[in-house]
Amino acid sequence: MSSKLYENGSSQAVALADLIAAQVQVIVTAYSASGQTIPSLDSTTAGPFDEPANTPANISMAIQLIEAACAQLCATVASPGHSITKKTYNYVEPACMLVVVNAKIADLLLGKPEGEHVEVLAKQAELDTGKLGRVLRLLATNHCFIEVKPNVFANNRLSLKLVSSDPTSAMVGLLTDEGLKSSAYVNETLFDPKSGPSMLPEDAAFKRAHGSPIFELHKRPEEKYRADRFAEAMIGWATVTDGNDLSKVYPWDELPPGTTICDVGGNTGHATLPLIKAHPKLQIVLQDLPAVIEQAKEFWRRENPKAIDNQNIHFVPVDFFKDSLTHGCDYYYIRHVLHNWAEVECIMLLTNVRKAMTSSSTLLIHDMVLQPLVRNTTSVFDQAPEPLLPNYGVGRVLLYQQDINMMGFVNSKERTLEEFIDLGSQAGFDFVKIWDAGEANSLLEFRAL
Ligand SMILES: C[S@@+](CC[C@H](N)C(=O)[O-])C[C@H]1O[C@@H](n2cnc3c(N)ncnc32)[C@H](O)[C@@H]1O
Repeated sequence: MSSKLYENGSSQAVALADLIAAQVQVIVTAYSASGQTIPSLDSTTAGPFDEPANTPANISMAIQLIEAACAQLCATVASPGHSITKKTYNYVEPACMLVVVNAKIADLLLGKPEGEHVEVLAKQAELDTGKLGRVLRLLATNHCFIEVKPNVFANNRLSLKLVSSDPTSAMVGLLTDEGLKSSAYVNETLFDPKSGPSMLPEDAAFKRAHGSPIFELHKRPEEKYRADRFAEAMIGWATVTDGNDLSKVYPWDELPPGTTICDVGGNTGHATLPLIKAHPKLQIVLQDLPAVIEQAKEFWRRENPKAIDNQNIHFVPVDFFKDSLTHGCDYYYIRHVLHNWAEVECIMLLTNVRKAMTSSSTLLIHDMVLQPLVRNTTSVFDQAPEPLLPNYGVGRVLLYQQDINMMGFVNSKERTLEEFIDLGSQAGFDFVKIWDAGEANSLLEFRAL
């Protein structure tokens, strides 16, 4: 619905353009204050604020406002048919990204600022020259890679994220391969009378696309690369969405030495690793399935062997539905796990956590929390200024994209605050507080009832 403050599209468009100009100035000023300028898109050297974890809050906010306002301005001024057609064609970009990730084009262009002819790239990647050129041109038109001379391509700021040593490229691989294919079957899955209303992972679109549910597929020896890519993709996702910022989100400094945090379904423990680096007096108990715990040991040996030597990290394999979790930890931390499961399993898992807790333990759920699209004067969420949508629209669209992605992968979902509070209360928890944890995350604090 149109804002009452802005009566028509013209006043909205002008307000959006003003907002964009003002927020660009915020970013320029923040860079100047650190003696820098915004890196040009063609640059291949890291900028000071490339990692969300290092980005000042005012820059993150300005970026969200600019993204929201640019998208809303384009949708306001362009013809509806044009906007809808562009949205419809969005699928071709991830299809092209998967080709360049699998062909390791960004790796082939490393150290070549002058670029490389597409013929050379195609030969190295064993692809057809003409088709690879068209793929790269589509991506370069969307600011990933640059065409420095006709048919000569080079890396830029965005394509460097596709280099295979950057865990972001594993995330891109996972989403543009398993994610894109699953999404293509969401329509058939929703209209099918059996799978449409089902919340079972085996009824998800993923199975129609790949023949079996995701974790069954990943267990097959010949598909090991998918399991490895998934673990790496979790790290990539955490890096790009500020998930590693846990150390700054909660007042860990105020806790006594030896405070124990059980990272439930923590995968390799990549979310709690920076926490221990920042607060070495804390103790982590990492719990995940046995095979994952073995991967986690390797990860910590590589990334923080001191934490193993100092016994800051304990590796405890578990099936969190069947086994008891480590008893009596001060905190139970569950990050990006509940979004994999339907209500029944979430309540089963949370009830298991509740049983392991003492009366002084705290539950922290670190997850995406969907924000309402309707403006509300009593909202606990920070709402974007008018004429933007209160949930920051495209500035925070990642939350809603991830919600549909979870539907496609495992028939699960991202949740609203009310849904999390309801899950908690069904498992014996009282909601205490929501902590802002970055662009796409919130930290929800609960205590046992
Ligand atoms: C989406 S990942 C989240 C990992 C990590 N917390 C993060 O934030 O990146 C879900 C995790 O739950 C683990 N998991 C799934 N089923 C499990 C079970 N039955 N018992 C223990 N862990 C399980 C998976 O191995 C995986 O590491």
